[in-house]
Formats: sequence, C-alpha cells, structure tokens
Amino acid sequence: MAKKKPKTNQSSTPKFKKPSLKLTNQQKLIFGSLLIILGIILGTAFLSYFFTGKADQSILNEFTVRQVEAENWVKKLGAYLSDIFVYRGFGIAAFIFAGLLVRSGLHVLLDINYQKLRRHWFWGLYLILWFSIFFGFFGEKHAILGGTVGFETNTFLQDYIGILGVALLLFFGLIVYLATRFKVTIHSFIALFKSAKKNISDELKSNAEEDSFAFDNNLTEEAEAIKSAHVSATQEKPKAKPIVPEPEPTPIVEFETFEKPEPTQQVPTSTFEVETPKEETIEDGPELDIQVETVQEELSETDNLSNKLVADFGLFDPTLELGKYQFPPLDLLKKYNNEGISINQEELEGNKNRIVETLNNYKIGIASIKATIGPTVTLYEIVPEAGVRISKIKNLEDDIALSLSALGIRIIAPIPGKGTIGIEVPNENSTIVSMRSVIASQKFQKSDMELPIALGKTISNETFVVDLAKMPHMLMAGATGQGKSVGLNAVLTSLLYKKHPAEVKFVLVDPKKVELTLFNKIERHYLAKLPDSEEAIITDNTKVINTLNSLCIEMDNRYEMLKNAMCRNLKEYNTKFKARKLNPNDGHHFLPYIVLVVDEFADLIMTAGKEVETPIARLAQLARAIGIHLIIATQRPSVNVITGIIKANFPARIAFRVTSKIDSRTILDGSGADQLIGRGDMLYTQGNDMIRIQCAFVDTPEVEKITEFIGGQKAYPDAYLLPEYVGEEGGTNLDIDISDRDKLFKEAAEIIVTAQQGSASLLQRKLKLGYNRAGRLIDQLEAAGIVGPFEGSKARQVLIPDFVALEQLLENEKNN
Ligand SMILES: Nc1ncnc2c1ncn2[C@@H]1O[C@H](COP(=O)(O)OP(=O)(O)OP(=O)(O)O)[C@@H](O)[C@H]1O
Repeated sequence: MAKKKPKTNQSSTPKFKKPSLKLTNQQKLIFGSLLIILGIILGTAFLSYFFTGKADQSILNEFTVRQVEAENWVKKLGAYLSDIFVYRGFGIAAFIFAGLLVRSGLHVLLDINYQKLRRHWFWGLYLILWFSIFFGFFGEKHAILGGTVGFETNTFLQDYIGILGVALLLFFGLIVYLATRFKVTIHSFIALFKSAKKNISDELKSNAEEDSFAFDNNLTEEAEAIKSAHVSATQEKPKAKPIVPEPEPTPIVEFETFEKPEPTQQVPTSTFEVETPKEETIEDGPELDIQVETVQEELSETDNLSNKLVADFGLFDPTLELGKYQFPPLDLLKKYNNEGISINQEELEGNKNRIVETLNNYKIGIASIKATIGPTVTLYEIVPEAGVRISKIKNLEDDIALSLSALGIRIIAPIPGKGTIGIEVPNENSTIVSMRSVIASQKFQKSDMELPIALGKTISNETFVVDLAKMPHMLMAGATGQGKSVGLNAVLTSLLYKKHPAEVKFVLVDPKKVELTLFNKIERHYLAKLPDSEEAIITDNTKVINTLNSLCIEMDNRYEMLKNAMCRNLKEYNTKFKARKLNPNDGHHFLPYIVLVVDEFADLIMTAGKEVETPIARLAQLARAIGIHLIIATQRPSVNVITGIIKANFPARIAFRVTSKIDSRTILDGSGADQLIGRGDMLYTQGNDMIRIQCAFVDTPEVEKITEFIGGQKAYPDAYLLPEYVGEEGGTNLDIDISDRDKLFKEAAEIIVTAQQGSASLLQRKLKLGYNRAGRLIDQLEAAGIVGPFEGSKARQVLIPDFVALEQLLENEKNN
C-alpha cells in the first residue's frame, strides 16, 4: 500500500513536465466520453438524414441564419454534418465513421489496447471507402447510398476499367479485407462467398420487387412532399427555390428529382424508404464490430490458426526428430526351453490328497477341490463343507505346510470375490516366465495404456499388464537375491518396447553402481540428467538430492505450463499440443513422461535422511498429474526406510520374498511376502487385492542387447535436461552472512563444541542430515571461527573450548 501511493503521484506529476501523449485517468474520462458523444451525435444525425434530409436540403445554405429551423434530430449541425458525410461523402458507409468514434471513445475510456484501435481505424476507413464504392456501383439509381464519393469514384473507375473491372476490383477489395482481417482461407472464403452471394441475390430480388412496388408509392409521396414543401415555402418566405444546385459539380441527379418528378434520375427520393433495411445492415455492421469482434477475433484466431496449422502440417508428431527410430525387435529377447507349463498329474494328485488328509486330521471336511496351475505355484481352491470356520483353516497354515513338506505355502482364506479357500503350493519344477512371452502377448501389444508394464504372469497363467501412469508410483521390496533387479529391468524393458524416446525419459538412481549401468548406452535416447552432470545414471548419493530437487522444479514448471494451457493433466496437455493449440513461443513443448527409478532406497535414506524423503514425498504426492512417476526399490522394507509419508503415497506395491512377517507387513500391510519362494515370485497390490505373480525374467545379456540396439540408432544431441538446481552448495557469501545461516547452525555448533570434534559426519548422524547440508554447516562454523580449516583426513580442530565461550561468541556476533 505504502508503495502504491507514490506511484500514483508520479503518474500525475509528469503531465506538467513533458507534454506526453499519456493521458491521466481524468483526461481519459473526458476525452473518451467526448468521442463517444460525438459518435452518437453523428450516428443520430446520419440516421435522421435518411428521414429528414429531403426537408433539410433547403436550409443548408442558411446555416448561419438562426431563425431557420432544421428537421434533423440534431438540428442544423446534424443536417450540415450529414450533408457532408452522407450526401457529399460516403453515403451509408458514413455510419462506420460514427461507429469508429464510439469505439475510440471506449478504448480511451477503458484504456483498451491502442494497437487494436489503430487496426480498427485502418480497416474502418478501408470499409468506408469500399462500401461507398460498392453502393456507388450498385446504386447508380440510389446514389445516396454510396454518397458523392462512391458515385463519382464509380463513374471515374467505370470510365477507365468498365463495369466488370470495377466489380472485380470490389471483389478483390473484399478478399483483401476478409483474408487479412479474419484470416479467411480459400475454402472458408468460397463458402462465405457462396452464402453471401446467395444472400445478396435474394436481397436484390426482393429489393427489385419492393422497388417496383415502392416506386409507385413514392411517386405519390413525392407529389405530396413537393406539395408540403411548397406550403412551407409560402409560409416561410422566399426560400422556395433552395434545391437548385448552385455551383455544385455532382449532385445533379437528386436536384432534378426534387424539382421535376422526372423518370430516370429521380431515384434518391425513393431511395430513402426502400433502402432502409440496407441502411440498417450496414449501420449495424460497425456497431456489432465493436462488441462482438474482439471476442470472435481472438477465439477464431487461435482456432483458425491451430486448424490451419493442423490442416497444413498435420498433428504435431513428437517422434519426428527421431522419425526413423526403430523399436527393439522381439528377437533380442531370449526364448526359454521350459516355458510351457507342464502338468505333472502325480504331483497334483499327491498334493491334493495330502491337503485333504491334513484337513481331515483336523476334522475339516472338504466339499470340492480344484487346481489352477501357474508358472511357479499351483492354486488349490477348496470349498469346505458347511459349518467349517475359515479362521480354523487359516490357523492351520503351518501344519498344512508341514504335511505338504513344501516351502512357500500361502493360504488365502477366503479368496476375495469367491466363496472358496485358496492354498498355493509351489510347483516342484517352476517354469520361467520369459520377458519375450509377456512382451509378445496380445495383452501387452494391444494395450492402449499410457505406460504399460508387463510384470509377468498370474497364477492362472495370464499375462499381467499394468499402467504405471495409473499406479501412479510403485514401491518394490524384497530381500537380496529375490528378483528386484530383474523386476526393475522388466519394468524398463516393457517401456522400451512400447514407448518412443520422445515419449518417456528415465531418471536412474543406482547406488549399487552395477545394476542399471547397462542403460548408459541409451542415455541420449531415453535418459534424463542434470545439466552439469557427466553421467546420466546417478550412483553418487549426494547427487541424488540435487536430482530429486531438480525433479521438483520440473514438476512445478510443468504445473505452471498446464495451468497456462488450462489442462488438468499431462495427457490433455500433450493432446492439445499435438493439435497445435499451444504456441511453442509461449514456452510450451511436448512433455515426455519421466520415470524415476531408485534401485536401493534404504541406502539413500540412511545417508541423506530427510533431504531425500522430503522431495520424494513431494513428488509422490503431486507429480502424478504431470507425468512424473516414481519406482522405488529397497532391500530393507523397515519402517524407518519406508516411512508413513512414503507409504501413503505409493499405493502400488510389489513384494518379492522378504525374510520376516514384519517386513511383509511393512510393504504390503499384511503377511504373505515372507512365504513366497523367491526367484521372481511376487505379490502385487494396488490398494486392496493381492495378486501373486511370477515376475517376467529378463537377463542381463538381453538388456544389453536391447540397449545396444537402441544405442546404435540416431539419438538426440544430449540426454533430456532437467532444470538446474542450485541449493545446497550455496556459495561463500552464505557462510559469511549471519542472517543467511542454516536454521540448525546453533544446534550444530553446540554438538561440535560438546563433542570437541569438527566433523561433518558427526553432524550428519546427530542431526540426521544429508552430506551437503552437514558440509555447509561445517563451512559456516568455520566462517564463524568455531572450527578450524579443513585438514585432510583429520577432523577439523574445534576452536571454542566450551559452551560458555560459544554463547559469548554468538552474543558478540549479534551485537556487532
Ligand atoms: N523372474 C525371475 N525368474 C527366474 N529367476 C529369477 C527371476 N528373478 C530373479 N531370478 C533369479 O534370482 C537371481 C537374483 O535376482 P536379482 O538380481 O534380481 O535379485 P535382487 O533382489 O536384485 O538382489 P540384490 O538386492 O542383491 O541385487 C537372478 O540372478 C535370477 O537367477
């Protein structure tokens, strides 16, 4: 508020200093309303002219004589101005001039873009001229419509280029107007012209009919008019002759009409009434222009433009830059010999008998039993006899497992959606679900999902495909060696087989440094990285923080773009962009999906704590709409790794075999993962049901072949660049400026002084900080003189002996 006042003062003062064109608000009000009033006066006078012009003609030469009264609604001035603008000027088109004045008034009053006003004036004047000549062309009989200018210009032009020439010239003038002003193309122009022509010819026809009808009427009216003129003349002294043209060059036509009711050129009189409807159309034209045009113009410009662009160039194709890109062929994936499920009748019978026996031992009767054979486990569905309590069977899980002498028995009591109890028993010989078989499946090939992932096969041997875009984030856990890395590779491979490099980008975090390195080869096709980093695959934990924060910036940027484009999600945005409705000059561009894959999350959380958790949680909460999806894998699904906030935002979970029931509960919110048999046997949940799936197996050589195939093709000049993030390594002045110190500065100083050990790792541990922040704190402590300079591998020297000295130092700092 305080700032605003001086501004207004400033704006009002310069008018005394510089005679600039900038108007004050008061001047705008005065000048704007003056223009509007002038426009209205002119419009009224012009309109009146068509009713009273005849009568007023006699007084035109007596403008200065006060006693002489004009009949025009704006009296003498109106009669005089109308005579100049309409009769001697441009005919009906003069209304446009009045319209332009009103419009200018509105622009000044409401401070609307002057640039536009200039255009309106240009085209308004153009139209005045065009209509004037147009009516002059058609209205030889009704010369008043085109005014003297129209009539004379027409006669002049016709002398030189003939009637056809003038008609064509007018037509060309119309094309120029429509093409420039309304961006009309040849197609719309043809359509427009057809309908316009039809209208005109209809109108002409009806006019002709009316003309002939009105002509008779007018003759009688004229007679009356002359009579009345005569009467008024006798009453008002000698002005009877007025109409005689005097020195005037052109107007001959009308005057003759007035004086002698002769045939050929008598037209103007009849004009007044017959042509009134036409007057209205033209008069309405400019006025409508004022209000409707602005809206229409903008809508139609973008609409027309996008339609035109699409018509000319087709929909925008994001894949065009790598137009020749070829998706990896299926042959790159290995076929396995033991892929088909072999039914071992003996095993089936044996298991069935043992299940029935065991249950009978516990006095549980079975009404029926059915087996579904999957790749790794067989599901025995049992319908217990009436009266058997389900909890009883559930409690016997271990006993049944013991009697079947099999590891990894899982009892589902009851199977959701069915009235049966399921017992999953591992097959003696499990079959491998190859990546090839799931990629080749119809379900995957024909899926129209945004980010389809072929995870593997269900217990009933169906290919299981899910949409990552709908998940929208995935948490993957499993003890070491149970198939996590293979699972991640299966996810990445699925996307590589289905998505063009322009459509999806990966951010890969691989602290183990070996699992995802193969994907380096497709860096310039599929990977995203920070602008200053050399390697796209992030193996250094400290860089992860920057990348995550950079993704947060990317997320915010994308939200901004979506907001500007008025889209709710990435799909809508990209569809709009493809339809060329978003202008790249406004910062819009096609947005690929971004998939962040973290291979060992526990490791990250342990070293960087909150600094990693916060951006991950933020991304997980907000990034779904803008196409950033997270896949996080961890060996240790303990609660301090998978915290509540992370869990809440990762509804889709995959659990490979874990070692304890607690881990299973952490990841799945229920037991079951501890009873899996490993080697890609997994449970998938997306909130409610748990589905047992055998993960598709893709081996390292297969991934290598795929990445080599893709890497060998033409690539983008660089990886997809994420926005730069400058935060943690904040520069030296941060360290010097006391007010910019880290919030934890005092706490850190106390820890260091208490421990008498100046090390960043101590701060990391005690304050649960990331390396970067702890390092920066140490720098700030050094700048404050609390710790000594960097001494290589040794911890820094602490320069403050105790708490009291520290308090004193901080107090002194404050006072300075
Ligand atoms: N879907 C699968 N089908 C068949 N075998 C599998 C499958 N997944 C994993 N395996 C077997 O298990 C082994 C270990 O898998 P993987 O490397 O994925 O484990 P991991 O969970 O990533 O272990 P770590 O956490 O130690 O890296 C593989 O080498 C493979 O032999």
